Amino acid sequence: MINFTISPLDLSYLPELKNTVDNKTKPLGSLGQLESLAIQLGLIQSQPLQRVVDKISLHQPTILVFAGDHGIAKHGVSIAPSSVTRQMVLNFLAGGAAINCFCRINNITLKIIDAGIIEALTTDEIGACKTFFSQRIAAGTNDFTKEPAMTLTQVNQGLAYGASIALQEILQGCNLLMLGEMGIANTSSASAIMALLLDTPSEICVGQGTGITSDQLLLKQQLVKQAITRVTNKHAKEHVLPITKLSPQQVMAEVGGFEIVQMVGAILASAQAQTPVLIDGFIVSVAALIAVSMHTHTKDYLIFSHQSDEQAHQLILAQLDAKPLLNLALRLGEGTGAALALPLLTAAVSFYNDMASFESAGVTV
Ligand SMILES: Cc1cc2ncn([C@H]3O[C@H](COP(=O)(O)O)[C@@H](O)[C@H]3O)c2cc1C
Ligand SMILES: O=C(O)c1cccnc1
Repeated sequence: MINFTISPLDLSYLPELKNTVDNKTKPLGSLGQLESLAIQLGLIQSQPLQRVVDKISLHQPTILVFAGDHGIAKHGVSIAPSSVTRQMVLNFLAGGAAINCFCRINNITLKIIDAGIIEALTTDEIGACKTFFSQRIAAGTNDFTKEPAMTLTQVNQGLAYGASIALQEILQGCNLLMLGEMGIANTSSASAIMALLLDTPSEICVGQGTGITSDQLLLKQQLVKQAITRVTNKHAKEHVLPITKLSPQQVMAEVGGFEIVQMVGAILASAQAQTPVLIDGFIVSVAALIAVSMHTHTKDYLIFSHQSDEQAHQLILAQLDAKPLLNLALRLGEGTGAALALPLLTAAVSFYNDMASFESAGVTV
């Protein structure tokens, strides 16, 4: 089993960072959320130096898109069948998806990981592609309305896989990790995880995903509820009083997805390496919620790019006390919200590094 050690940020650098920001030639607080963003990045980058950084840096921002398939998809809870997961992976490799466009305009490195789609790519399809990684756990998860989505061994394997690729990127010089996902029906899995972790009624956690019909939404709600009942009944039987809460690992095994588990591993490994992680929409935020419930200080290293149109995302963000940077009614995933938010991080870094202070510019107010 993989263990993570995540240190809380040493807050003793905060006054100096705040002072630097406050002394820039602008009214106090006038750069709003960009100021807290600069301070968070500065605080993270000050940790290994044990002094406040002179300049904040952003090196090789990289999006890892984890792909996986879901047994629950066969019930028709998405606008698309599972085969679309694989088709979209090929689209990513060909450069034709939304995430490819947003990575190109923002100079983001994009890497695609097969965490467990139903049918592996062939060697011909992969060709000479250096940005595709096979970290398959299995050919899609089980239907979690009937049985656990995966075993605890698979959960641990997924955490290790996700951690390993994140660490690899960090060792190669990336100091901002960004996460995205692709997996038909993964909003069902994310909603079920959320319901179990937050002990919230499943109707509140289930939303429209890719834009399903009202009949499909009803079915999705029933199926997620059925899964929650299955899991809570099983757990109650296994634990005669007092009923202990399921561990995050058990929740992942019961209703998770291979791409979600690997994202949790990637988040935890980045936090352990004191590297910030830019979180995308609903599904990646659920992975963040799991990571934080495993290791609470993980939260210090997370930046939330946007609030998705998926209704339950708001609740997750509130639970994590997160203030998303954008609210564009996106509901795509793939890491698109994270890619779109990167220029705001660049802006925060540039004002922190390059803006004159009142003293240096001779401005007196
Ligand atoms: C063509 C297409 C491209 C996508 N890119 C991301 N998603 C998004 O939709 C899926 C989750 O929504 P649901 O739970 O309703 O299936 C995930 O694959 C997510 O990344 C897509 C979905 C489709 C159909
Ligand atoms: O917010 C997201 O990440 C999302 C919402 C709907 C479908 N896919 C992704």
